[in-house]
Parts: sequence; C-alpha cells; structure tokens
Amino acid sequence: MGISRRSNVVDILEERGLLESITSENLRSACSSPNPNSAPLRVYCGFDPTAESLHLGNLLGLIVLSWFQRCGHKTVALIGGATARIGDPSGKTLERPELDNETLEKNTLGIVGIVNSILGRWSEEKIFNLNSNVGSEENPVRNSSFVVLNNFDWWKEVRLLDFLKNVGRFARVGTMMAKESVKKRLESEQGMSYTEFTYQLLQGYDFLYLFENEGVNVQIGGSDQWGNITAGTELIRKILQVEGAYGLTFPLLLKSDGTKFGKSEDGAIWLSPLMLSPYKFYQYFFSVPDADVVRFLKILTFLGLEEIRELEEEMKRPGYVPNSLQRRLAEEVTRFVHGEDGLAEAFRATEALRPGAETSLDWKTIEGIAQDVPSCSLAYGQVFEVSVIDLSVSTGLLESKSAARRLIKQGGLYLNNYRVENEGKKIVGGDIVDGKILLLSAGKKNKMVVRIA
Ligand SMILES: Nc1ncnc2c1ncn2[C@@H]1O[C@H](COP(=O)(O)OP(=O)(O)OP(=O)(O)O)[C@@H](O)[C@H]1O
Ligand SMILES: N[C@@H](Cc1ccc(O)cc1)C(=O)O
Repeated sequence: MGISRRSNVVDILEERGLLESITSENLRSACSSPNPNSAPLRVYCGFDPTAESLHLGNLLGLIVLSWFQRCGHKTVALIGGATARIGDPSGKTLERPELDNETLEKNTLGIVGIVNSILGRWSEEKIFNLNSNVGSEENPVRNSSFVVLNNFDWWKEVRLLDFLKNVGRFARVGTMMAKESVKKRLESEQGMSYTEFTYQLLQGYDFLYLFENEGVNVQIGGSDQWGNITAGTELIRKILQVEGAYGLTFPLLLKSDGTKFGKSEDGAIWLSPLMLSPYKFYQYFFSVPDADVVRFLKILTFLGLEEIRELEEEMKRPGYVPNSLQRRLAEEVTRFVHGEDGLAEAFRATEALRPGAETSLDWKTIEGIAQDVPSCSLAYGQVFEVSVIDLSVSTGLLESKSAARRLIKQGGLYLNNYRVENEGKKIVGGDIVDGKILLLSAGKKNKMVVRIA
C-alpha cells in the first residue's frame, strides 16, 4: 500500500497493531479529511530523560510519530526536562529515584541527539527529495515536519500560585485519584507522594500549553500514558472550552514471554550507538524467535502489509532459509534507528565476526567490533613469534593449551578469520593487521581482539 498525505494514519496504526485507544472517533475523521489542503494535525509524544538513551520500548513513540509524518502531519518530540524532576508514577510500583541536574542535562543531550537523528533523518530525506529548503539557521528543522521541545522551557517560568489558581482549580481530585497510576500506588505499602500525584497535572498542562502555543492537537503515548493524556484533553476542554484535542495510545511492546521491553531489566535494547553498537542492535533483531518476527515487522518497520504477508508465506514454504525474515527485520529497524551508515557498520562487523569470511580485515573494522567482544592489549614482544596456542591461552580466549590443540584439530580456531591448520603456527608480522591489532576466534561465538600496545 502506498502512503500518501491523504492516507488515514489512525487506520494504518490499527492495521499494524499500533493502536490501543483513542479519546474520540473524531480523530479518525480528522485524519481522513476529504480536503487534501486542510491543515495537518500537530502531534506530540513526550520522553522523560530518565536515562542517557531511549530504548526499544520508547522506539514505538518515534515510529508512531514517523507514521504521522509520513501521512503529512507535523510532529513534536517533547523532552520532559521538567517532568523528569518529578517522575511519572505510571506503570511504576515504586517512586523513581531523584535525578540530579547534571544527570538530567546529560540524559537530555543524549535523548535529543537520538530523536533528532531518527526523526530528522527521515524529514531531511523527504526535504531533500522535495528539493526544498531545510528551514532557518537557528533551528534547522523547525520548518520541517518535526521539532524537538523541552518542557523545562515553560515550566521554569510557572509560579505555584498561578498554577493552582489557573490550572489546579479545574482538576478534580476524584478524577485524579481514579487514574490507574494512582490507584495502584495507593494500594501499595509505600503509598504515593504528593509530588508524584501531581505528575498527571504537569503532563496535562504540557498538552494545554502546546495546544495554545504550538497548535498541537494530538498527544500519543504507550498505553500506560492514558491517564496523563486524558488529564490534558480534560484541561483543554475545561479551561479553553474547546473540543479538538485528541489522545492516542499504542500497546506496550512485549517480548514473547509477556514481559515489556524497558530499561530496568538486564540487556535493554538501547537506541544510542554509544550504549549498544549498531552491530549488537542488528544482531538482536536477527535472532528474534520466529514466533515474534511477523508481529515485529508490522510494528517496528514501515514495510507495506502486503509485503509482510508475502514474507510470512515465504516462511511456510519448503526450502525457507532460516532467519530470512529476521534479516529483513534487522535491516529495516537498524536503518531507521542508525541510518545507512549504522547499517553498513553492522554489516561490516557481522562479516568481520564470521569465521571463514572472505573479506580481508583492516584495523578499523577490528577496532569497530572491539566494543562488542572481549579485547586485551599485549606488548609486541608478547605476540610476535608466539605460537597461536600460547596466545589463545595468554589472552584468556581458551582455558588451556590442550583445549587450543583440540580446537585446531576440529578446525575451530581462527586467526583474523583464517582457519589455523597447523598446531605449530606462530604469529608473524603479516598477521598483525595494519601493525596494530589481530582477531582470534574460537568457534563461531568466542572472540578476542588483541591490540598491540
Ligand atoms: N515496551 C514498551 N512499549 C511501548 N512503549 C513503551 C515501552 N516501554 C516504555 N514505553 C513508553 O515509554 C515511556 C517511558 O518509559 P518509562 O521511562 O516509563 O519506563 P521504561 O523505560 O519502560 O523503564 P522501566 O524499565 O524502568 O519500566 C512509557 O511511559 C511508555 O509509554
Ligand atoms: N510521562 C511520559 C513522558 C512525558 C512527559 C511530559 C509530557 O508532556 C508527555 C510525556 C513518560 O513517562 O515517558
């Protein structure tokens, strides 16, 4: 299915499993305006800078924003510089630890960078394709289909008395207490602080502020954001006495065991290449179980549903090469998050880490994979003319010389991806790639990058 400015984004999200709830069916009709010249919607999604990077769960917000962009609407990514100081109780059993200003600033920089590179890349490609201007010098993407704002910019001006008088008066305590995020916490032993209880009003006020000042009329978020989003639509209705502000939530992305992708558990799938290399990111998707791959293709990629159906059929045919769908998924998601360069880096590292690969290794490629595999530094004298067997043990790749000998016999020990055939093989100058580095591999999985100090 071709996407155009006239495609109804709500229908698209629904077909792909990206729609949980909308505050009013009128949003659907607002998206399918028969008049192609009618004003596009302005849609926002907020991200509290509670870590230095966004993760796979947060990617859904960026994907949904991107779907809005692709259907001709404008988007705002909001960084919660103010709200992160309070901590969203939604979906949390315990109060969030307080973040100091330095951490908040570092996290904000990290997240702004990620959002800009993911959403900005698509906007720029689009703008480039349309051969038009990329906006003003001060804010190069403001005129394009997306902008990044920080709610600290307006919250730092808000005075408590004004807030209570102008906003708090319209918020009903009964409604606030009935929100899922509050009910759950009130039942817990620790209860809930007044500060956290206020969070929904802060997010609600953001929507009101953005509605009035930036023309934003839709807020999106994960299903746990419903209470905060409706706090905003209610404030807009009560304070401004207008309809026309909508909320949309998407389901939380779950693993096949039913747990959610988040940042608290081990092995979070970070979007920042500094926290998870494009190679590891790619490999994660390359290895997802068959049971998840079609669902992920629908949710995490922009491939047409027809194409996804064909891929699904392919999977059932005899002769299907295992992981072909995963390969496609990994390519599409890595390209969206890390761009063509990141995908190329993932391919290079995948190739470099494949024993028996034909590509010749250079220093940069081996250095590039060093963050993903164990590495060590040795002096030239500890490497030059040393047997591969001894080196496998001194670097910690293998436990013993006998294990190394056994592996050579089985054809499983590699030096710079070439199989070591001879037990007496010693390292010569030509084995040290670019005079700096070498790669030892024991079987397919265990690697050791050796830097020559
Ligand atoms: N798995 C997910 N699927 C979809 N959206 C998610 C997912 N995880 C988080 N989000 C969205 O990102 C927002 C921010 O995530 P939040 O910081 O609350 O929790 P988290 O990053 O999942 O961390 P934790 O692992 O500590 O629960 C959430 O409110 C939610 O809307
Ligand atoms: N509450 C959202 C972030 C957010 C912050 C401010 C908003 O206005 C909107 C959303 C979260 O936990 O991720």
